[in-house]
Amino acid sequence: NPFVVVGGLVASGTALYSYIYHERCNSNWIGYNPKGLKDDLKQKLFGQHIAAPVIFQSVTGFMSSTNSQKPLVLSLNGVTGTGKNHISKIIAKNIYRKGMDSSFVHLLPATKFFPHVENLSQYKTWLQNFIEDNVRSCERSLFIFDEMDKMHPGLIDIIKPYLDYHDHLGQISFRNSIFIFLSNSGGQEIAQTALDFWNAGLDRQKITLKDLEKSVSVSSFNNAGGGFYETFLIESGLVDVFVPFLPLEKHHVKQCVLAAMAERNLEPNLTVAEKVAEELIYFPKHEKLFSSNGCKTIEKRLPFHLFV
Ligand SMILES: Nc1ncnc2c1ncn2[C@@H]1O[C@H](COP(=O)(O)OP(=O)(O)OP(=O)(O)O)[C@@H](O)[C@H]1O
Repeated sequence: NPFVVVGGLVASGTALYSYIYHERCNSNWIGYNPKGLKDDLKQKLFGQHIAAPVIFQSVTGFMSSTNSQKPLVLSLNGVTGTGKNHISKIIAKNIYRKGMDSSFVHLLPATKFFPHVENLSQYKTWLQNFIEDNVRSCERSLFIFDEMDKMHPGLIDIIKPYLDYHDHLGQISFRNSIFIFLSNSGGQEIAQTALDFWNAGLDRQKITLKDLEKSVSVSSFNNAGGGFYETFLIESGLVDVFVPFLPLEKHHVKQCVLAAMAERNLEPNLTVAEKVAEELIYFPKHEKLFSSNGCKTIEKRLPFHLFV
């Protein structure tokens, strides 16, 4: 029967298509490309001489280990538009073949996913099931929690057990998963340190991780009226690596504009880059040193300068 033959061919064609293109939790779809990460950090991340090596070392260490005792937990901190989401996407791209489109990568912005405090108990149940179900189906899952400083304490408490040293939690092992927390916590303090260096006539490149770790010390957060995430960050011991993001200066903004042009396959145009950078607002009020929104609004502004 020709229909059976054709039907069979279609069915096996579909199965083959699904076999080839359907993402699975295996080494065909998930791996680690250290060279890719290193190159991307070098070429696509501007003004973050501290974050770049810290991220490279921690991700490489974790991904190379065959015997990790707990998930990798990174806290990316800094003022807005300095590259925290950007770098998370770069990490995803160098681990998952489908990058952010992978079904094993989960981006959860607090205000979008958990907007109403009156729904807290539903959110808690949902989040618990979400994390467990996803790690059950793929141990090498990546969770990116955005706006951690706006996350309800009850939800942070829900995440905590998954970050700790456990053989298994309810038959599921979290030891190969990655949790990245993004927040503006400590951003102002990090910016103040960068400003202090500038005022002292010191090169920004000389700022070290140690200088910035003080930005998220207990006393600094207490003075700034730190929230639940800050306390969790300092006291829980569950965050493996604190990654500070420096505020971006005008010349970094220009680099972002040129990168955005390259992304659109346009010839780099320094005049356009300068115009876009000139338009932005800079802080502090007198020094006007750092871009208030980092490189965040560039994508939207660029078209106004391209087609004039
Ligand atoms: N340091 C950087 N190097 C290169 N590009 C950057 C950098 N910072 C920001 N960008 C560009 O600006 C866009 C917005 O930045 P991103 O979303 O990463 O900021 P963020 O730090 O996550 O901000 P927020 O705290 O508001 O979430 C990025 O998609 C990227 O194109």
